[in-house]
Amino acid sequence: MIDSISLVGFLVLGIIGWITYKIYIWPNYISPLRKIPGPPSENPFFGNIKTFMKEESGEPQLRWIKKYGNIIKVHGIFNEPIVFVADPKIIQDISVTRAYDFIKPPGLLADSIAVAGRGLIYAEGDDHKRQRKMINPAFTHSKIKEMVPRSIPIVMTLKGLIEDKINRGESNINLTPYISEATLDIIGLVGFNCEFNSLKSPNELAEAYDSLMCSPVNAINIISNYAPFVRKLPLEVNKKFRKECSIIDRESKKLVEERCKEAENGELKKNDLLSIIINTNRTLPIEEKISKEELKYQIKTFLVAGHESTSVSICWALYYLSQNLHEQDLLREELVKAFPDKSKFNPTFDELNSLEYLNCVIKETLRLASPATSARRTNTKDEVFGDYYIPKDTIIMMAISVLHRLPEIWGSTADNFVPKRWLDPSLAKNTSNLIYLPFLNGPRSCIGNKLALTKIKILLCMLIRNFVFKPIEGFHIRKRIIPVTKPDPYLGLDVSVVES
Ligand code: HEM
Repeated sequence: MIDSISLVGFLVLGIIGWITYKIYIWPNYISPLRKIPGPPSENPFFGNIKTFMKEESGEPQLRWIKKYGNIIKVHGIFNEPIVFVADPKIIQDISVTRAYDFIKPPGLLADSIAVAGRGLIYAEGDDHKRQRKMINPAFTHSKIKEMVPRSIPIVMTLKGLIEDKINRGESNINLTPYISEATLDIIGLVGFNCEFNSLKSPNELAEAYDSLMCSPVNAINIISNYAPFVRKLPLEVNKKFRKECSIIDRESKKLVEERCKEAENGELKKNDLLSIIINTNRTLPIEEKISKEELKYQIKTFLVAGHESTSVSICWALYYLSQNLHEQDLLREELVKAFPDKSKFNPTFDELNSLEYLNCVIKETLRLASPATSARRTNTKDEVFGDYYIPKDTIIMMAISVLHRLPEIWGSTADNFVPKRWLDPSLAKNTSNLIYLPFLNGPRSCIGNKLALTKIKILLCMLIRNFVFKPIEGFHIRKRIIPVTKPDPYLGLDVSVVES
């Protein structure tokens, strides 16, 4: 008879054996991925994660790909092998040719789905195709064009707030909250016909997003994706996370209810993303319609995807322009020519798109500080990448930020901010949408890219036309993933008014 002490002993030994197998024997001696070169694991429980957390966003993978080649393996939590790919042909296969064979890793999405729901960004297969087809009409050229004049009052509110600060004698300004609130207010208006007014007064939704997006990634963020029960533990960080998610859920549900009621009463306005989607939905056969729950997820998706990535892109553009004052002057010259009287700033969509240097500055910013450093996928079938066998269910990262920095593509100035490179016709020949991927490519590329670029252009245009941005002496800004690549601790710049 085995007594209970021996039973516990067997159990403990079994658990130790299983953990040893999982974090040591399997990745080092059994997994076919062991043949892929890459940095050695630094820790059996955290793999190479600490290096990712410690260094500037995108730097470790760039260094390793330069050292080991364009297909590498790094170690994640519990030493799980993760494959990084910087081979344009393989990336094309994953993102374009066979996009539906590579899904977003279900095991790594628990927190993201809690925030954004299963809207377009996390739908898969036929569900994704159905949602994308019906959401596409909301993002056409003509719809985005109409959104420009509607955004101007928000842009002018932001201008007034910065001027007030300067008039009060404060020239060292933390611009992160202002830009984040302005982009949230714009997406509220053009997305849902809703005035969040977060620039003017404290707003629960803006605070919830701010807290979710600005808190540095912590151990619970990482572990909960592998062990979802961790989110259920009675910890302060979990209570806060749940509260913020429930605010976003409640507000999104309220918006859907309001707009659906307006649609039933024939009072629906037709100029915001949600109304366009509701109107399209009403025309579809029952099997293609999206439910109210899915509509709510789209709002949450647009709020997360449409707000934070745009706001950080503007922050990085200002950062690079403050570090490269000559480029800032060149851009301002273009803007002064286009808008000689700054008190009558009211650009149209076509005027914004005709600004060549502004376009170069934005392209260069998205090259050097792509909000998404990589796009995660997992293969639903066994694959072969180059010489390596990739078994089904491997975590694969398309290394966007690495492709944007490889000297063999971008030359000796790959690491520098050089907007005028985009005026060089030979660049257009050498680069393609396989190596410059801030919005990814293929059926899962960013549906909001035109809207994003328009928002960035309006805000940047107003900011550079009206203000001069310089670095604050002794204040250092780093690139950190929190969870998109953000200026850390914040975008603090010395700001003064453009006199003429
Ligand atoms: C500079 C700003 C932006 C950048 C750099 C950006 C980048 C991206 C990237 C790289 C993806 C692909 C993610 C993946 O598949 O792993 C994506 C998807 C997506 N983005 Fe954006 N985005 C931006 C702004 C926006 C805006 C303004 C919206 C909408 C209001 C938006 C909505 C979406 C949606 C819905 C998806 C999922 C598309 C799908 O799976 O079919 N994004 N974005």
